[in-house]
Amino acid sequence: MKTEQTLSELKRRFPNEPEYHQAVHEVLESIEEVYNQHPEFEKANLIERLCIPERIFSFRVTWVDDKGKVHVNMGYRVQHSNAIGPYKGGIRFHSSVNLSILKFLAFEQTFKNSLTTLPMGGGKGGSDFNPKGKSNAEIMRFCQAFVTELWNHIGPDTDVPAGDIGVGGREVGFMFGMYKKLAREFTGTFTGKGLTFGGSLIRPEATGYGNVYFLLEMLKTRNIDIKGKKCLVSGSGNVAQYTCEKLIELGAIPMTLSDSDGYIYDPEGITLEKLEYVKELKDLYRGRIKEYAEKYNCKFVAGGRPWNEVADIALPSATQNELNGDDARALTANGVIAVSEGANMPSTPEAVNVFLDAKILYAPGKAANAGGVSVSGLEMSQNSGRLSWSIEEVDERLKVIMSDIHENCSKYGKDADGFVNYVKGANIAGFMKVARAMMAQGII
Ligand SMILES: NC(=O)C1=CN([C@@H]2O[C@H](COP(=O)(O)OP(=O)(O)OC[C@H]3O[C@@H](n4cnc5c(N)ncnc54)[C@H](OP(=O)(O)O)[C@@H]3O)[C@@H](O)[C@H]2O)C=CC1
Ligand SMILES: O=C(O)CCC(=O)C(=O)O
Repeated sequence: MKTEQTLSELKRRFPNEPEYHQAVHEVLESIEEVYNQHPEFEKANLIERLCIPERIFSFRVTWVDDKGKVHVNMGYRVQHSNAIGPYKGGIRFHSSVNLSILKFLAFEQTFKNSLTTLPMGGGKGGSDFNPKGKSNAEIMRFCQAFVTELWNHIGPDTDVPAGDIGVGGREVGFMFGMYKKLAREFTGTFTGKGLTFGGSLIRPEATGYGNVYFLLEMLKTRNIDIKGKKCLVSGSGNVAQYTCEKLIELGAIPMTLSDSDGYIYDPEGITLEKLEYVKELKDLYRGRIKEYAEKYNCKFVAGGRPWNEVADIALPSATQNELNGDDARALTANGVIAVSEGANMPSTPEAVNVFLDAKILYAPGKAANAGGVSVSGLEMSQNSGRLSWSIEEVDERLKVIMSDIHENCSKYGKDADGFVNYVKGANIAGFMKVARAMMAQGII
């Protein structure tokens, strides 16, 4: 397998899908050498079978707004790979959603889920529906219309969706409700459900907490204490909020949050009390992060991203390609010691190279943000066993999983000089498990 040749063939067959090409490129570059040590992989054309999703559903979603106007959106589910378990991955509602974005996310999810140590394949879905400014009733009708199209293709042992950007507990509840009615069964077909109907404790917290647990493992390798470290966090949704919560609990100081309008910089640090305000602002009132700056009298940079601020640690937690080469150079020039990704593919390839060249601690999303889907996996186990585990039990399992992922990435990513390239490590470790499963299951 030659990366450039494989990629150019994929680009020819699937043009105009830049995010998908970007994600595939990174993985192929990492695994090329290991892949080529296994002629049986090439004989089975593993690479093409792994890069191209097994199945993609696309459908029209028709719904009616509060004024009676009829709207049409596109809906998708990309079932990328079920080599190691049922397809598993979130649903995204955002106006930018298209097949390129969902194919990149489903591809990444396959390797991420492989890293979790749990038996889950990779998938992702979503819609170009824009939830901003919609009433609760409109969100419910949209979710119901979306699931009416999708329900027949998902199930507890087939494909288990969850949340992602624009999809949280409220939306999962509405989708699960409709699924249950259509399928006439009560099973763990969605994760991220409410606690009263099969949801797992710690699932809302898991991606943010898990990212900080991974960061702690990285810091440990250089004997660095997280206490007192200044942190830049982007986003202000689920992942950003619980990343801040865990940082504060451990004595670190988150200074920034953002949304698509800009970022706030709080020189005194975001406290637990201020974070409660953010949760209410974002999850209840669906407000803008700018309002934080007005309330706490601090800086708001319209249209900006926080990467030019001086800090020790950066945790990008908003969206893909939100941190470019210039941002990465600004961070390293300002002395950043670690970057741990809560979002999926938030750093551009140029930014990733800057971090690797600077030999800082850099964790790619597929490793660092795997805590969310891991606790989803634990929710699936609890659902199928009709069980409910305590906070302590789930949190402990999450810590063990993040530590195992760190160990596995280190094993496959350690360079001759001792530097751990977590990108290489995550990609090779994730790939090898899926590859072995595919080889064992024949040509399908
Ligand atoms: N939820 C989970 O469990 C997991 C999520 N992730 C990833 O983490 C990231 C954040 O997801 P999550 O917190 O769940 O989503 P939320 O919808 O809860 O929050 C998303 C946040 O990112 C901001 N954002 C979204 N798109 C853009 C954009 N184009 N430019 C700037 N800001 C943007 C949003 O601002 P605004 O309100 O203005 O849109 C919001 O603050 C995503 O990359 C997701 O794929 C990864 C693993 C698991
Ligand atoms: O919990 C899940 O199944 C999905 C999480 C997710 O979408 C992700 O890891 O990016």
